[in-house]
Amino acid sequence: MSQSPRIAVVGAGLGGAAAAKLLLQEGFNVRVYEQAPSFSRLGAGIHVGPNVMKILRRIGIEDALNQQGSHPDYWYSRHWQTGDVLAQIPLGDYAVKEYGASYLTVHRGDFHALLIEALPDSVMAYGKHLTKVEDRGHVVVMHFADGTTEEADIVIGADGVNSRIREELLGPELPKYAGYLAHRAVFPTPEVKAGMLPFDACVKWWSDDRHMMTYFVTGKADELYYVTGVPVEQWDLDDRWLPSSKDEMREAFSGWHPTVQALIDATVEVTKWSLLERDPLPLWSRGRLVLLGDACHPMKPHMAQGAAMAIEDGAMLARCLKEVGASNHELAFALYEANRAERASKVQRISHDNTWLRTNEDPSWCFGYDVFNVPLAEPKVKVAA
Ligand SMILES: Cc1cc2nc3c(=O)[nH]c(=O)nc-3n(C[C@H](O)[C@H](O)[C@H](O)COP(=O)(O)OP(=O)(O)OC[C@H]3O[C@@H](n4cnc5c(N)ncnc54)[C@H](O)[C@@H]3O)c2cc1C
Repeated sequence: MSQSPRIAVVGAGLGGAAAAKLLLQEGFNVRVYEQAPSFSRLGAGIHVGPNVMKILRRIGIEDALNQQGSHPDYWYSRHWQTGDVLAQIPLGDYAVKEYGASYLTVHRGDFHALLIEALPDSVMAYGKHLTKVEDRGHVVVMHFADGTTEEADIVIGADGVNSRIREELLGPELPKYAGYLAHRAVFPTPEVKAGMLPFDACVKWWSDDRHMMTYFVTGKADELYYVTGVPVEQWDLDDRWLPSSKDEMREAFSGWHPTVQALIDATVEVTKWSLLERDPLPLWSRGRLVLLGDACHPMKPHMAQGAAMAIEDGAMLARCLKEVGASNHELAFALYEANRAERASKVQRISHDNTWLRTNEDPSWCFGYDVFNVPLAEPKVKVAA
């Protein structure tokens, strides 16, 4: 391997973009290959916890994201029909005091754009759909759908739930459909009729078999978002998402609280997404290939920590490569996995079990496993050389 190993990051989602930036900050020679020709502001929101905000501080975009996002004081669980509070989780100042950074909700397109802007254009290669990856021992050769090939010394698979690189490591296997779909819609707040939003926006509405989560996705509170969990037995795994409609929403949430009806009425465009998960992988790397984020541990969104785990992975991987040296990549990957696998698997499992956290009236559901106290990406577990 040369003095300056070439690190390829395949996939520029939240995990890949963060990893690329953190690797650049550690002085590595990085190139990012993304299949999309460009990114657009897709209609979805995201929770960002203090664990992620502390990593974004290192990247240099914490303040900008704090400006963009909304900072709810509480996350409420409410009864689907009466609106009664079932549980109330303190966020706002509490999160800052307890965990050293804020908890916010934001448009994921705005969050992603900040991460992409933090990367120099020169490291980005768009329109590069990886079709095949060959670890030849001394080098990795990547093949792209446009007929080109590129070489790298290390390839990081940040290519999401249907990862081509995971397939190369472990063989073909589809993620499991979790039996739920999630409707997602972002729309201007004024569209919700005056008086129909009597509560704070950050609310999870619950019935016995489904839920709807709502929150603002901008600091100005001028855009609202909802995301649902609705049981649907079958899903064609070829489609990750499909268009939905107000009528479908009305049917799924018939008889729900007037606030929920107002949100559905105000919907401009709504999509429905399959919720996918996967059992923990037996290995995260082999040779010169390594995985992070959904490529490795996709999970149900019920701890709002999937992207958080992807970003934590990137931070730890960059630290391990720095500590051990990229030329000693197999040891660096072992150190990375040793420091990440237990935490990521635990969050995966709790995300699965938390599907019906409504029944847990103790607000510590979120904090019981101290997920926001990220070990700041310092490798703690050591691996013998
Ligand atoms: C309904 C829902 C709500 C969620 N809410 C939250 C939340 O509030 N908080 C949270 O932390 N997480 C949340 N998540 C989880 C989060 O969205 C994912 O965990 C996160 O996006 C994973 O990031 P990633 O970078 O690993 O993968 P992705 O975001 O999937 O990015 C993968 C990238 O790789 C590219 N790619 C794929 N294949 C190839 C290829 N062959 N060649 C080149 N490029 C390729 C893709 O185009 C994409 O840009 C939610 C998920 C869902 C479904």
